[in-house]
Amino acid sequence: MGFFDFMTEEIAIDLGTANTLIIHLDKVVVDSPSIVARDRVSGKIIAVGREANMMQGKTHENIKTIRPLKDGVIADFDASEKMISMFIKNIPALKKKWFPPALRMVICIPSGITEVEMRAVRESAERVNGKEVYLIHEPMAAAIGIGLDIMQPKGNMIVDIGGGTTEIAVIALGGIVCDKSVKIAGDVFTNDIIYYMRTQHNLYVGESTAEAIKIEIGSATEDLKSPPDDKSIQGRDLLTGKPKQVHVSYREIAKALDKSILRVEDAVMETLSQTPPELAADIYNTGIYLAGGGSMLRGLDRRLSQKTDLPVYIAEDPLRAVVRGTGIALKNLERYKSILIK
Ligand SMILES: Nc1ncnc2c1ncn2[C@@H]1O[C@H](COP(=O)(O)OP(=O)(O)OP(=O)(O)O)[C@@H](O)[C@H]1O
Repeated sequence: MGFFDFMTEEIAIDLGTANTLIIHLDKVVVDSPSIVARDRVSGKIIAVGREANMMQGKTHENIKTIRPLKDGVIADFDASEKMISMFIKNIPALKKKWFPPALRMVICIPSGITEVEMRAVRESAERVNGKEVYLIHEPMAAAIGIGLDIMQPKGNMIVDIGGGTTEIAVIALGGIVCDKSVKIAGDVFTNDIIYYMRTQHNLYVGESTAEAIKIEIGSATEDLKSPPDDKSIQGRDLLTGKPKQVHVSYREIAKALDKSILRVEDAVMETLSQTPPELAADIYNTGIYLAGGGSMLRGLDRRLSQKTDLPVYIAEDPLRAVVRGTGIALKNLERYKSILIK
């Protein structure tokens, strides 16, 4: 180990549409919504992450909250760079340093991003002192994080249901054999709930409320084995303009989400039908692995299992599977050299 190695810090980043996570020294040190709040007048970023998230839907005309990544792509380069840089600067162990340390980084990127976006991510990383920057595709990182041995000549299917995209991939011998990315994931589920409340209950609810409904009583099926209690929801009555409250059951939310879940199912079926027979035989034995926050929707695993006639497993701590895998790749650069994009 040379002197410069001693000075280098290593971090793994999962740059997600909904959440950004960072691992440093084997610990998750950042786990924050991918949101920034910007002052419209000065153009300055005034908050990122959790703090900016709390402002969402409650801003006045001088403050705007932005989600720099949308639909699994980078919608605002400048804001996403500032967000990454602020997250890194706030890592406690790095904050204490006299000067910003050189960074060796592995960054996980959605598999749908273009060459130009990839270059932008890399350049952003270099500007925050990234001296050695590797990129890794999301399904690979998810598979490693789930604990699959992706270098084996054996097929595995991963379905990562994030905020902006659902990424379905069949991986074997350290490569993605076939994949599909659809823009139906957690954000769409949330919007389905907003639409449902508006059309069925004349109730106008914001994004944060709709997301809370999804997490507390959301379901992919109308017959759950252990159903959650009904939830009371406050919002604005569309007709009278007054604040009001309604009670909603998980069955209603299942109805609201049904169309979108069907599209996820279809994408899984389509990917299965494109899988080479030898790998399909492997998947028949191993089943399908789910990761990403959206995989926690009640009954989704069972529904996918019924549709595909395959066993479906949800990753342990699905919101962190990707960053965990990115962290493992960072610690084993040599082993994962062939799948990292330099
Ligand atoms: N318990 C839950 N039930 C249903 N959905 C959930 C739950 N917890 C989180 N989510 C949803 O998961 C999504 C975020 O997942 P995740 O952090 O894996 O996405 P991401 O990696 O940021 O997005 P992408 O993969 O599209 O870049 C959000 O839409 C969130 O509402």
